[in-house]
Amino acid sequence: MAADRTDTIAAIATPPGAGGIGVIRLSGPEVPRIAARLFGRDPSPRHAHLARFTDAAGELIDTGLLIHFPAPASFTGEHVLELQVHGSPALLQRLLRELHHLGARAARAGEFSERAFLNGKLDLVQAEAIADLIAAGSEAAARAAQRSLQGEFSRRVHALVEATIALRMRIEAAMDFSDEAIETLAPAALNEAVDGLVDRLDALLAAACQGQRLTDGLHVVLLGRPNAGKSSLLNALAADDRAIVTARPGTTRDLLREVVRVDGVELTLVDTAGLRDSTDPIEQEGMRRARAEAARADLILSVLGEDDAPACDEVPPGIDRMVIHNKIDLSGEAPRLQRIDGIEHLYLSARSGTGMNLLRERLAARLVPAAEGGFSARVRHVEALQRAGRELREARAALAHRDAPELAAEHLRQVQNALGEITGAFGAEDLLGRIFANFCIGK
Ligand SMILES: Nc1nc2c(c(=O)[nH]1)N(C=O)[C@@H](CNc1ccc(C(=O)N[C@@H](CCC(=O)O)C(=O)O)cc1)CN2
Ligand SMILES: Nc1nc2c(ncn2[C@@H]2O[C@H](COP(=O)(O)OP(=O)(O)OP(=O)(O)O)[C@@H](O)[C@H]2O)c(=O)[nH]1
Ligand SMILES: [Mg+2]
Repeated sequence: MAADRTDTIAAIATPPGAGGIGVIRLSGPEVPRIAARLFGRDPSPRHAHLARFTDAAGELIDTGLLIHFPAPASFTGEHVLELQVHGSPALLQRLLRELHHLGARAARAGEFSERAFLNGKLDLVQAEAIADLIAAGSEAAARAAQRSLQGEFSRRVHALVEATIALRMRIEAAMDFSDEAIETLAPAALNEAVDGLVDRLDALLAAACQGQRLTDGLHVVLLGRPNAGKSSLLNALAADDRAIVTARPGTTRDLLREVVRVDGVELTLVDTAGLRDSTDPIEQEGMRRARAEAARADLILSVLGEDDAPACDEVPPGIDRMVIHNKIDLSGEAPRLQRIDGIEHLYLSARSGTGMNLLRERLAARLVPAAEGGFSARVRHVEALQRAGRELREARAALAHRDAPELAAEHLRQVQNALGEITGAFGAEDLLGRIFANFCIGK
């Protein structure tokens, strides 16, 4: 991978399709030569020049702007060239072909960001934040990605790495006085320091989980008895007639996923088959899928019809839930929110729409408080933080036994490695390959 960095890469940076302007970006050592060929002389650094782009035969392809960002003061840290022309896909392809003749090769997905990372312009979290910013499905997600891009998340990871190193140094210093190790460790102060670190790591993990949900969208599963009104609720939230609704219990069999945006946050809503005793194999399979989906939900909406009893037993433990008392139009009750044992109960009608705004507000509230000052994160980050947390607890246990300071130090080294993987300070090349391959071309 690193060997490729002597190549000069080129790609269309603007989205596919026609647009007012289309941008082609190049990066690599051949850029000064290519720029001089295109422009007829050396362009001034970081200056927008009007240029005539012609093919090998001298025929005009387009008149556009050319900007050279000399290395290392560029997005990638290499020589970068931007060509801004009319946004015609055919024209852009023709210009790109010309650039290939001049010695640039087609960039792979994420290769510009990858080079920016390899040249130390960005860490891995920031590079991923660029992709998340581009893909953000809501303003809240875009804000969170921007905060990660600005280094909010990375700074907190670094602070934990520093604290872990400091702790390890104290333990290792004590170990050097091998015989007196146990005395020198001053257990009370050390345990306090480890406890403090555990708290900080847990806080960062919680923030990263929120960030990951905001990035990926909250995964919300509708669960309940047949006829409770799950499909009606999905249709009401999607403001679209997506799911089949009938008066016959057992209408929904398959899972139906719908991405809906509620107050600026994105949710993936999943409608499921109603749960009941049934011998119908199709319905049984539907219920199996419903339960499997519920087991990996961020939030379950337990939907109750007119006289359904709350089916708490159907909700997998450890998963957030909200209880929806549907069909209040039949009983004439007022729409309202009630907290019972810390669980939100909402009274509404999917059919008439009363109380639906309250539901939207409560759904958005699940994400928005964390979004204030929150940052974007990915499953990869959450997993690394969880691993760091496990190693840190192992270190604490080793210290508690007071007979294994070198074991504690080793666990702390693993904490450091797990944290280092997040920002890319520590890690394998195949990890990089996997991360950048999911970017779009031109980024
Ligand atoms: N036309 C265009 N717009 C764009 C980009 C781009 O590449 N081209 N970007 C691409 O993602 C983003 C802007 N990101 C950029 C980040 C750094 C540098 C840059 O030249 N950095 C130098 C100089 C810094 C300075 O002068 O303050 C450096 O880091 O050394 C340029 C763009 C969004 N808009
Ligand atoms: N009066 C009233 N009827 C509703 C309301 N919501 C749903 N219904 C009716 O209840 C029946 C069942 O609604 P569905 O949305 O299909 O229920 P479901 O939970 O998806 O049912 P299954 O797919 O069978 O599990 C339909 O006749 C709906 O019109 C409501 O708020 N008020
Ligand atoms: Mg249904």
